[in-house]
Amino acid sequence: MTPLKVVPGVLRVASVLLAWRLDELVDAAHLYRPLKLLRPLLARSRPGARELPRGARLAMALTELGPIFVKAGQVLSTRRDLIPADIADELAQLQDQVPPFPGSEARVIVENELKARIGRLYAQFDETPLASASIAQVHAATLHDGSAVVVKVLRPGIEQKIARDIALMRSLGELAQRWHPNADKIRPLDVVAEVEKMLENELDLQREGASASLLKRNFESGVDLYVPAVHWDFTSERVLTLERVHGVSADDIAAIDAAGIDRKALAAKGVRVFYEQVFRDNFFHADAHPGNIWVDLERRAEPRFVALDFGIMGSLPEADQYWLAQNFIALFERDYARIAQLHVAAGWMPATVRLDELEAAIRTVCEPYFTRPLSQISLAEVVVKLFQTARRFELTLQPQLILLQKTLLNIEGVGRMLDPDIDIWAVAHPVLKRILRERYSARRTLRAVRQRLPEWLHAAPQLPELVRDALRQTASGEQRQLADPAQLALHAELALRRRRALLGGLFGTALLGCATLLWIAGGPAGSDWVALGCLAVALLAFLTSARR
Ligand SMILES: Nc1ncnc2c1ncn2[C@@H]1O[C@H](COP(=O)(O)OP(=O)(O)OP(=O)(O)O)[C@@H](O)[C@H]1O
Repeated sequence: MTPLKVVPGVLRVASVLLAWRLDELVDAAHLYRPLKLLRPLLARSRPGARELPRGARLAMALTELGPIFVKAGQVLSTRRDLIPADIADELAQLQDQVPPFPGSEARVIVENELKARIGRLYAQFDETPLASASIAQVHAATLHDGSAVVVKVLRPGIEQKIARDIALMRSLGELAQRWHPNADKIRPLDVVAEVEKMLENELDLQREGASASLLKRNFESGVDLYVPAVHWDFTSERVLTLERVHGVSADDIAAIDAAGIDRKALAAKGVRVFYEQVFRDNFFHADAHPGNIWVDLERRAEPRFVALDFGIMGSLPEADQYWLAQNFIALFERDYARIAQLHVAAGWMPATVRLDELEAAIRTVCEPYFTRPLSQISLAEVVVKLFQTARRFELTLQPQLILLQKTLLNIEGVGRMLDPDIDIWAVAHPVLKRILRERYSARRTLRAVRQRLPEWLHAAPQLPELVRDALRQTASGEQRQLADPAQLALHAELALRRRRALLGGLFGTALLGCATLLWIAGGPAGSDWVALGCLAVALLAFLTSARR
């Protein structure tokens, strides 16, 4: 957007902020200060603004600015490592407040997208929406085979609206980045990029359908978590047809009690389902507020959750997932030294960080929590504090970790609502240990080795050439860099050791391959012992080369 084009938008935002008495925000960005001169021209402050706390005033201002700003507020509410808790709490309550669009328009969009008349697609299509939000609205329908479904339809013109508001937000972000005294900490442009990414994902309903399908496969039995099926023949980028499910919002305690469901068991199940999504499947629902997590009232004896809205899903890079799980275990065991080591080993912190200082900082954050009864400890709160500490040590938080932190807060919130006495630690610790035991078991590792074996065998004949080329490159690079004879001698010695270490490693790998082959293929009596022998020599070779 050209600078001139954004002026009206910037003025509108500034005047709404001023009307909600958010002068401190306007002050903070020096450039806006002259805009305070506008105050006499503005209508007076919004009624009641003075009495509201600052978080509530900001939430009201964002609501007035429109749904895309509301989304931005929701994203900001998850950055508890950046913004004060009182503001985060208020922003987390933000809800879309947009009127529904006419059902006849929804019908036209469906017909255009699915290239057929509505009557051919559905036996019945209810033009009165079931629910309406800022990006899409949901209509009830019935397929010709009699299945009850819901049809989610994107709002008309939503893409353009989002593009316009995001451009405005980016301009505001650039101003804030330049002028806000805490710009380095808050990194407003990163927040805008995060909002943009989130909206981009929510704009593709085909992607949402694919996420629902994957989650359904991960919880195939549907005993603990039920996920509606996707009707792919009636789905496109702008229309999603899902099996219609029934239940009540997870915070509808009265209805859950009236159905005679054991809330304690349900709460523990919720925590378990969350850990399974994060650490077993590495694919988790990242918008798990009670409105999107329903409880199936039909299942009294074996209560289960029903998931809705798959627009925001999270998954961690595999290595982060492993490190995070280890961090959680260390946290459960109050092993702060290990948490500090894990942060460095995971590459989340520079290796130059002083481990003792990091350990002390982590202890300072966590120890006060352990003076409370276990049932009152919030794991989510501890994680938020840990992230805040980590920022002091220059940890750059990956967006996926932020999603995880948000989900943790949501799940804990739902858990505590269902069972105020829930001891999150007692429930979570054994679940996490079991998942990790299964995930990193010898059998799973062997299965992974077996899967990759053909790939390794295929590459094996090229190995000698690759090693020779690598060694040549290292040697010639070093020779070019060194002129001093003493240094040259030292490097020759180092190169020799490195070469021996590499050869040791190769020898070990070859023996490991033989052992695996013997193990998998089986063979004459005694071949198990030969495999074991190969394994022992391979380990010896690895150890020797590691020492070198
Ligand atoms: N499969 C379904 N079966 C029954 N009702 C559904 C189903 N999917 C969605 N709904 C209804 O539509 C509402 C909105 O759905 P969903 O959350 O997917 O839309 P959304 O546009 O992402 O809304 P929001 O942004 O408010 O979460 C749900 O709260 C629920 O009432």
